[in-house]
Amino acid sequence: MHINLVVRKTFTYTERDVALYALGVGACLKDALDDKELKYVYHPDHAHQQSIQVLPTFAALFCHGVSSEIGQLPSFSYDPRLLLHGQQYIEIYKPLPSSACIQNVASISGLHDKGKATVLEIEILSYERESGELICMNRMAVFLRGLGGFSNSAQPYSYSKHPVNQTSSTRLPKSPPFAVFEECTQPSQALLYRLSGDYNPLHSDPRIAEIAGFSRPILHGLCTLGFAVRAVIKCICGGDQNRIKSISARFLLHVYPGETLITEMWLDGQRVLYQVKVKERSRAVLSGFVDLNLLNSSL
Ligand SMILES: CCC/C=C/C(=O)SCCNC(=O)CCNC(=O)[C@H](O)C(C)(C)COP(=O)([O-])OP(=O)([O-])OC[C@H]1O[C@@H](n2cnc3c(N)ncnc32)[C@H](O)[C@@H]1OP(=O)([O-])[O-]
Repeated sequence: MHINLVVRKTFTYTERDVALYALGVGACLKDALDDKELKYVYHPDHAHQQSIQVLPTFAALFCHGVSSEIGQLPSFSYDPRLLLHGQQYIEIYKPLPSSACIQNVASISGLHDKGKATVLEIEILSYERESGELICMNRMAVFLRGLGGFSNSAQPYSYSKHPVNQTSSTRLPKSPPFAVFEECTQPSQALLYRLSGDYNPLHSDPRIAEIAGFSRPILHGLCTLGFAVRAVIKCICGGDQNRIKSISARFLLHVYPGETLITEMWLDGQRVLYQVKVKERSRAVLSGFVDLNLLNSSL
């Protein structure tokens, strides 16, 4: 069965949004002089048309607005306070410009009855409006707690129009990681990250967080992902963000702002397998893989 539903929406951003996002995912958090990260928040030569660089995970912001419009349709009525971000898959086709007007085209790419929950997958194709060029693709899986059990439990409903290996959970090697990067998030991290466009009160309002089952507001999944991919860029890509070709992530457990993230990375050819753990609770919170462009790629 194909669920034929398409939402189109434009997203315009400037260098200020790019810098604010970078700060939200921890760029220069440890060191404001970091020469591998300052380029995401500042460029000395702005007057000469030079511009700041864009983290590849900025592409995930193109989902804002489009996904909530799809999720608000009557056939998917659910309690938005119980929604959790389950997975994210991003393909980058060219380096993201430092400012642009993006035309997003979103459609439902998967729907799965998990009994206690429904997993809704939304695919967003993003075109640069001026050139018409496709610059990236996002596929997000939203875990709708309390909305499952709508199909025969002996044969639960499951529809997907993409290969499952792009988003399923990642099997990590038993060997010690190739690289490990540790970084502490700030207690105000979610309050800063939300200014990039995800204003869900789960991340800022203690009362809503409690209704959702958490002792306090939790960090946006995409913020944790931003920290993880920055770790890969720093430790594996020598600081070159344009080596990131695609990113796959599964959110395993919530993160509280202020917790310490430990990103472990393993190399498998052009693929980096990674896992993020919260140091204070010794729990894995995120895992997935990042595929890299070859060093001599034309990017
Ligand atoms: C969206 C925009 C708004 C943003 C909000 C945020 O940032 S929120 C902050 C960021 N997000 C977070 O903090 C969320 C962190 N993650 C969690 O809290 C938990 O992983 C969970 C509640 C999502 C699921 O836990 P659980 O114990 O209830 O689940 P289980 O292990 O019993 O499996 C049941 C079935 O579901 C499958 N499945 C499992 N996990 C996922 C997944 N992630 N994804 C997709 N599917 C998943 C699993 O394969 C199984 O299917 P199968 O194999 O039977 O066909």
